[in-house]
Amino acid sequence: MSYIELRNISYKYPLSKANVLKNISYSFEKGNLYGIIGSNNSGKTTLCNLIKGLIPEFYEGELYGEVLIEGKDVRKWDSNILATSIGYIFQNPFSQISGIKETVFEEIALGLENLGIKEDEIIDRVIDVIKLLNITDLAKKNPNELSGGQRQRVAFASIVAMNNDILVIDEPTSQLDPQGTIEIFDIINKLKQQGKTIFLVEHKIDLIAEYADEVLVIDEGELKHWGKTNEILANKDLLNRGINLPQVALLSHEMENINEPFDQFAITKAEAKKQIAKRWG
Ligand SMILES: Nc1ncnc2c1ncn2[C@@H]1O[C@H](COP(=O)(O)OP(=O)(O)OP(=O)(O)O)[C@@H](O)[C@H]1O
Repeated sequence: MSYIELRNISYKYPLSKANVLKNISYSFEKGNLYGIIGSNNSGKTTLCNLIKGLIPEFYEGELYGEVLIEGKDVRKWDSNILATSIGYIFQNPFSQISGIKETVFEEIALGLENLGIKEDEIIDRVIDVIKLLNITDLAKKNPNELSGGQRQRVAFASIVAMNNDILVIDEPTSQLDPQGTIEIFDIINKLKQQGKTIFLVEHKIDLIAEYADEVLVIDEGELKHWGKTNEILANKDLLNRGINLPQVALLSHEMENINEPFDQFAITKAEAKKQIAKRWG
């Protein structure tokens, strides 16, 4: 049995004219990181809403097919259990901060308070998360006075504190500079190492190449390519769908064009370095 399974999913928002997701089926294994890519408006966020259970619960509309978690339809899961199993980090960190707490520490504790966890345990968990995410310097600050990048890290901390098994992360770096982006991917990597199952929407394709185990390519609501990251991100068809290939994959194709292909097609810097060292010592 798959950990999470989409079976023949089609979905239309209440106000949309046509289906936004079209006949999508896929099986997801526990502990993997799935990169979800596609051009704008292709349906990536809608797919996240579906996995999170916000569809049909929150958005309503017409849903066909099934979303199964551990073999059970999400519509049959208790919504409280679902909420504690799946964490959702939104595209916009500003919509993730409650605005009602005076310090970052209290903000991170908020979700745990809502779960009715004892105060001592809350304090321990918040301290652990603050250390893990390296944000001790932010703990006493007012969340409303943080920069976009700082808010994004606090949004992550709030979700990490909840210790959800499944994380849906929608374009976490859209507001961040290169350093902030590295910091967020460092956190995502830590979560991956903890065995979380992660769904990640991200336009920065070099990062998907680096971190994803498998990739799903969505185009106009259809699942067009899927599978192992190094196979999918080597495919030049993605360029016709408005998706860039990783820089290293483009280099690997160039090497083929000049009849000097790498022994093994590379999509990450580490793989390219290995191939280059092998050839030129
Ligand atoms: N609440 C809604 N009601 C009606 N239509 C919606 C709603 N949310 C999204 N849509 C439509 O569904 C389609 C897919 O949107 P979605 O946000 O899932 O795409 P996306 O791939 O995440 O886009 P982006 O990369 O720009 O964030 C779009 O045509 C969008 O206009």
